[in-house]
Amino acid sequence: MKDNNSGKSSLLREEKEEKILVDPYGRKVTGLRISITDRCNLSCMYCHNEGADCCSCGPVGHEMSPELICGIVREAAKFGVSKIKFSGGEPLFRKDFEDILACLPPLKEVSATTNGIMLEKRAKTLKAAGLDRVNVSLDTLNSEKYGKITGAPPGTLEKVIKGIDSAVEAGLTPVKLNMVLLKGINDNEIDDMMDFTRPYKGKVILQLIELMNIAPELSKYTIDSKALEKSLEERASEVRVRHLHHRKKYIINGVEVEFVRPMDNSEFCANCSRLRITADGKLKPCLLVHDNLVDAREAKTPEEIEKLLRLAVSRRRPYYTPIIGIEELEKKRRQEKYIKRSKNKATEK
Ligand SMILES: Nc1nc2c(ncn2[C@@H]2O[C@H](COP(=O)(O)OP(=O)(O)OP(=O)(O)O)[C@@H](O)[C@H]2O)c(=O)[nH]1
Ligand code: SF4
Ligand code: SF4
Repeated sequence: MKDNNSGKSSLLREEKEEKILVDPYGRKVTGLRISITDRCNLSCMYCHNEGADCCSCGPVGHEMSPELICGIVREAAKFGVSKIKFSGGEPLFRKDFEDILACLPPLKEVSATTNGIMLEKRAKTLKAAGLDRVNVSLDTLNSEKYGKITGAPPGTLEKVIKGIDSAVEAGLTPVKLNMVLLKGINDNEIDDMMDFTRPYKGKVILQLIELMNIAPELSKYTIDSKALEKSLEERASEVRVRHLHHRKKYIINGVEVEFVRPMDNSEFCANCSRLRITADGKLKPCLLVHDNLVDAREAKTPEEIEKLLRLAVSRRRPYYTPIIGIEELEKKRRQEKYIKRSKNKATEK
């Protein structure tokens, strides 16, 4: 009787465990970050193309069909994936973005990251089609600097600000303003950005982003993240920690400020819960790793998609890991020696 019961409960546990995607490092995958196009109308100096390893070919208009995108999301949702982030390039280049949104299964949250240029006209239709919120890139409030950072023509910054207002009006909230910090260019504008954010009364969040050092010529723009973190902490009336990447959120004079600090940050990677999908339909286990992608374009059935999702998840590993200290290394060596000796003794017997 007892045996039967314990067998039953372990099966139930197995069933439960099968319903989630967990990588070999115990990190649950609860979100997908899907690039729906590699086209963009800006050329930001820090752009990492969502980790697409296309430096040789450049963005060439790779795009998946709405059917493939929704097929992958539907399958992933069966395994507990509940948050979808659409990105690009610039996702609003897709005229059928609303169709993509409309064919998604029920989810906890659907968001998009956009440069905001085309947002004014689309905010309402995107909301109606099922988009919950947007992140808008806004590194500076100075038109000249905006042009320098993004390569945009004069007048673009004004369009982006109109786009932010329309997103707030349409209820695509909270709108997050993505500010990539660049030493000597915009790192003195954090307070101005907080002042810009405050009147939206919680409907807009300021998201400070550490520059990803993807090219040697960018290293001179890297800010001192630890010093910034310390000063944010000192100024905050409240500090919260998000589950995703263990990102910190600071409440400063009524403004919510989130700090995205991925570089050399093992805690960030240890709490990474998203699998990426590139514009050309490849499942990408990590933003910074380019040789372990899984091609999802050939998948014809839900079973095939499931198999590929499981394969991609099995290839996930944290990019930054804690450095093992000498003492720990010594301990590990001693343990390995002990195990080897015990094994030898056992075979001698
Ligand atoms: N290394 C690394 N950087 C990331 C990751 N996710 C986001 N980032 C960085 O954060 C930037 C902004 O991300 P967004 O596209 O706005 O989305 P998000 O802030 O990650 O997501 P939400 O807070 O849920 O809206 C990206 O361009 C990256 O520079 C990640 O998983 N790994
Ligand atoms: S808007 Fe985004 S995708 Fe376009 S160039 Fe800038 S960072 Fe890259
Ligand atoms: S493992 Fe780290 S670097 Fe890779 S995607 Fe996750 S958070 Fe980014």
